[in-house]
Parts: sequence; structure tokens; C-alpha cells
Amino acid sequence: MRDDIKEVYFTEEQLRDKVRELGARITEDYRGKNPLIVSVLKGSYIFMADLTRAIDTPCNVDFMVVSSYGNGTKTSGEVQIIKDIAQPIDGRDLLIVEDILDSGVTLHYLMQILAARGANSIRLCTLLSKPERRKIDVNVDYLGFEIPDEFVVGYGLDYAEKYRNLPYIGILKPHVYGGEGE
Ligand SMILES: O=P(O)(O)OC[C@H]1O[C@H](OP(=O)(O)OP(=O)(O)O)[C@H](O)[C@@H]1O
Ligand code: HPA
Ligand SMILES: [Mg+2]
Repeated sequence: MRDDIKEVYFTEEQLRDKVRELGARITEDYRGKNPLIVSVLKGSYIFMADLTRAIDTPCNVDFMVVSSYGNGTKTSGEVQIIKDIAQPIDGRDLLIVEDILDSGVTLHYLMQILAARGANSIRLCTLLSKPERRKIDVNVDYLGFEIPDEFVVGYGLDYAEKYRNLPYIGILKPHVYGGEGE
């Protein structure tokens, strides 16, 4: 798998430090609020597991499965909810956890749906953001890293359902996408 990686953007150590920093901020902001932390699967599964262990205040967790990319590198523009959260959220303080904010289509759609269910507050924590690619504005409360317009994999992020298990984040060599050379 390592042979398919052109460049490592964030090492395991860099990811660990960032997760600790975000966890400390979230701990301070949500003390005494018992937030419901909602992970948007599948991409956020590793980030969610690490982030929640870096949060040192009582909280609940839940999961949604959403997909808009299918097997490609471009959003289909259609967001499919494959699994919804399993509890009412009215009056709750929600923290949405995402791996990446790209065009903004997925999160814009998701935040609208959740806001309509009467949560007391909704904030967003995303590990990565690609500002150059934004089609719809989405407000980020907790951001790990801004990255350029490159398709990244690893630490939960996939290309055609592969590479999620890489412990670091990087970009693929062009031949992996069926391109020429390398
Ligand atoms: O801002 P956007 O352009 O909408 O892109 C971001 C979304 O796309 C990816 O999910 P994907 O549809 O690939 O599902 P996955 O998490 O199962 O990989 C990623 O995990 C985000 O949820
Ligand atoms: O760069 C990316 N990598 C993996 N999945 C994604 N979904 C949106 N952008 C990306
Ligand atoms: Mg994906």
C-alpha cells in the first residue's frame, strides 16, 4: 500500500498532536453539557475513535452513515443517508464529527436535516478542510488542518473504499487512478 502513496501530508504523530489539541478545546467548551457527538461514517471512524478518547467530559456518541462520493474522487451531488442516528435530538448539544469538508455538499445537507429536528446547538468538528473546493459555505467550529485541492487518503479516508486503514494521511500516485506514468 505504501508504494501507492506519492506524499505523506500528515504523519501519525502530527495527527495525534492535532487530535489532542482539538479534544482539549472541546472538553473545555462542553463541560457540564453532556453533548451528543455524532460521527459521519464511514470516513470519520478513526478520527472519531481517537477524538472521543481525547475528550475528558461526559458525552454520548452516535453514528450516521452518509455517502455522496461512491467510488470516485468527485461528489455525486446527491447525499444518501444510509443509516440515521437512533435517538431524538431535541434540546441536545450536538457535535458533528467529519473527516473532511470538501465541496460542503454533504455537511450542508446534514446540518439542515439535524437543525430541523430541534437541537439546542449544532457545531462541527472536521479534521480536514479544502477551502478551494467549496461550493456551499459551511461554518467550521473545530478544524484540524486546511489542505490544498488534492484527493487525500488514509486515517479513515478512502479512494474507492481502499486506504482507510493507513495510519497517516497522504496523496496517491497518479497510476492508482488509472493515469499514465509512475
Ligand atoms: O464536502 P463534500 O464534497 O460533500 O465531501 C465530504 C464528504 O465526502 C466523503 O464521504 P464519502 O461520500 O466518500 O463517504 P465515506 O465517508 O463513506 O467515504 C467525506 O467522508 C465527507 O463525508
Ligand atoms: O480528498 C478526499 N479524500 C477522500 N474522500 C473525500 N471526500 C471528499 N474529499 C475527499
Ligand atoms: Mg469516501
